[in-house]
Order: sequence, then C-alpha cells, then structure tokens
Amino acid sequence: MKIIEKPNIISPGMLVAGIGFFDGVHLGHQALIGNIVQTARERNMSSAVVTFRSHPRQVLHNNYCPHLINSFEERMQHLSETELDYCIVLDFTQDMSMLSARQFISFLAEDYGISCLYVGYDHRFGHNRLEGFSDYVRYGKELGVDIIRAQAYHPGGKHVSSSVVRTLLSQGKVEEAASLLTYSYCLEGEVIEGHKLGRELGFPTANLRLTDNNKIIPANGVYAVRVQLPNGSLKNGMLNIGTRPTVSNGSDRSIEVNLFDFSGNLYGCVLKVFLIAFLREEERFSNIEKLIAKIQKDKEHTLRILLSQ
Ligand SMILES: Cc1cc2nc3c(=O)[nH]c(=O)nc-3n(C[C@H](O)[C@H](O)[C@H](O)COP(=O)(O)O)c2cc1C
Ligand SMILES: Nc1ncnc2c1ncn2[C@@H]1O[C@H](COP(=O)(O)OP(=O)(O)O)[C@@H](O)[C@H]1O
Repeated sequence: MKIIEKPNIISPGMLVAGIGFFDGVHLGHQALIGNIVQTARERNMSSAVVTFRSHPRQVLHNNYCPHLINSFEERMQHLSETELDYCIVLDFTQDMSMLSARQFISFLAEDYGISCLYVGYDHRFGHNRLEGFSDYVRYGKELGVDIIRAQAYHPGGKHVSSSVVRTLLSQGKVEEAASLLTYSYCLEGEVIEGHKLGRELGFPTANLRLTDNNKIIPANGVYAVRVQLPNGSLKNGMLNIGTRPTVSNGSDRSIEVNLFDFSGNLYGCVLKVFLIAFLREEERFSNIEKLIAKIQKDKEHTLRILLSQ
C-alpha cells in the first residue's frame, strides 16, 4: 500500500475508494476494505481509502482531545496489512470543513482521480453534514463518480464500530476488543524513572511515558502482556495501570510493566506493550508483603494465560 499525502492523480478515473477515519481498522473496516478491493478488481481499477491525519473534530474544536485506538502510524500500519493499493491522507482544515458534499466529491475526483466512492452506511460528510446519501448519489452522477453505500457489518449479529471498541478498551475488556480488532491493543511509551520501589518488592517495573497522548488508556488494573523491546524481541510480562494505592495516596496514574526473564537497564528505551488479558482490578493492600504475594500470584496467572496461547 502506498501512502499518498499530496494531490496526485494515480490513474485518472481508475480509482475505487472508501472514506473514513478508520480508527482501529477493525473487522467492520476490514469488511468494507474487502468490498473496495473486490470492486476495484472487477472494474480493473486500483483500490484506496481516503482518511484524515488528525481526527476532524480536533480541527473543528480546539480543545477536543480524542481517545483513539490507533496512533496515526499504527493506523497506517494496519491499513497497509490489507490488500489496498493506496491510502490517501488528507489534512483536515477549517477550509475543508466549509466544502459542501458536492464540492468534496468534486475535489476527490479532480485532485485524486477517484471514480467510485464507497460511503459508510452511517457516514456523512460536507459542511455541517447537512446532506445525506441520496444527495451524494445525485452529485456523483453529475460529477462522474459512482457512489456506493457500504453496508453495516454485523458478525454474529454484533455491532462492530470504533466506539464499541473504545468502550471495551476503557472498561479493560482487552480480549473482547482484540476479537473485534483482530489484534491485541498496544500501548507504546518511553521508560522513565519511577519511585525505585519495584526492585525492593522483587518486581522491577518499567514505568512508561506514552508516545501518543491521544490513545485510550484502558481501565486501571493488572494485565497479562507481551512486550516488544527496541531490538524487536518479545518478552512475556505483567502490566499495572493505576494509582498504586498500597504505596501512594496520590491520584497520579502510572503505567508500569514487569518483564519476565529479563534483567537490565531500560531507562530511555521505547517499549510496545500488547495487552493480552485483564487479570484483576488494582487493590489497596494492608501491607507490602500482601502486595508482593498478590503480584507473585499475578505472575503465575499471567504465565498460565500466555503459555496456553
Ligand atoms: C503485576 C503488578 C500488579 C500490581 N498490583 C498493585 C495493586 O493491586 N495495588 C497497588 O497498590 N500496587 C500494585 N502494583 C504497583 C506496585 O505498587 C508498584 O509496582 C510499585 O509501587 C513500584 O513502583 P515504581 O516502579 O514506581 O517503583 C502492581 C504492580 C505490578 C507490576
Ligand atoms: N524484569 C524487568 N522488568 C522491568 N524493568 C526492569 C526489569 N529488570 C530491570 N529493569 C529496570 O529496572 C527499572 C525498574 O525498577 P524500579 O525499581 O521499579 O524503578 P523505577 O521506579 O524507576 O521504575 C526499569 O525501568 C528497568 O530499567
């Protein structure tokens, strides 16, 4: 998949595209992309999605802070794992938000050579999202762009959407989220210094400062994880997200991971942590010995989960 970031007519009138933000590139997105690719093949054309670098709401509302499933780089990575030929990345601007639906379709046709556009069953575009699908079809006819309505995808009768996945993640339901995403949710961050207490407990923990502040932080609790080190190697581990109520009265939320079968200095390294399963909620223990005993049990629980996969 080639990423197109500037107006570029790949082959005039020979591009089948879908439009959306595609946060998560979940099963529903994958089904839509499957339809785009199939239509492109039937028509001897190329396939693409049109997406936005930042969430349009971030541009329209200055202080809006989205809670997203993917960073931009992750979204590009997951899209590139599909069979799409191109991903057209637009920088959503105030000017773009003023375009009517007709002007936007015309822009896609003229600047990118799009001749067939899949529009999500619930997707609306154009200034103030005033118009609907029948209007898009009419403008498409006038402009020579075939507009197709993408159907909702309900595997096993379940509704799949980015909002459903976001809710699952914020509730800590990482396994259910992974079944809709087709991959485990990932948090990436640089290892920073913590309170140096982990080593005293016998479980040193790499404290993470997240690379992307717009990503969802799953519910507080303990998770079984796989950790990718900068050299690409994978380690099993356990992650705690929370306020560490046994050792601290503060409300600061830390994200810290203990790696199994590892010793060494990780400060300054960037780790990717894949959340495989939720183990339990964070608890306040009456003393450190009880906390240590529980973390030891968490380790056994984590190993049972990760080694059975
Ligand atoms: C698997 C795991 C589970 C944890 N569970 C709890 C918990 O239930 N309650 C709590 O107060 N702290 C919990 N912690 C946090 C420890 O208190 C924390 O690792 C310790 O304070 C070390 O912090 P430091 O790296 O900043 O020194 C957990 C840590 C790990 C790695
Ligand atoms: N198995 C391990 N898992 C996580 N971090 C480890 C491990 N072994 C060594 N380390 C190192 O120890 C640090 C964590 O020790 P800790 O006492 O918890 O200090 P801090 O409070 O600064 O995180 C990590 O940042 C990393 O550099």
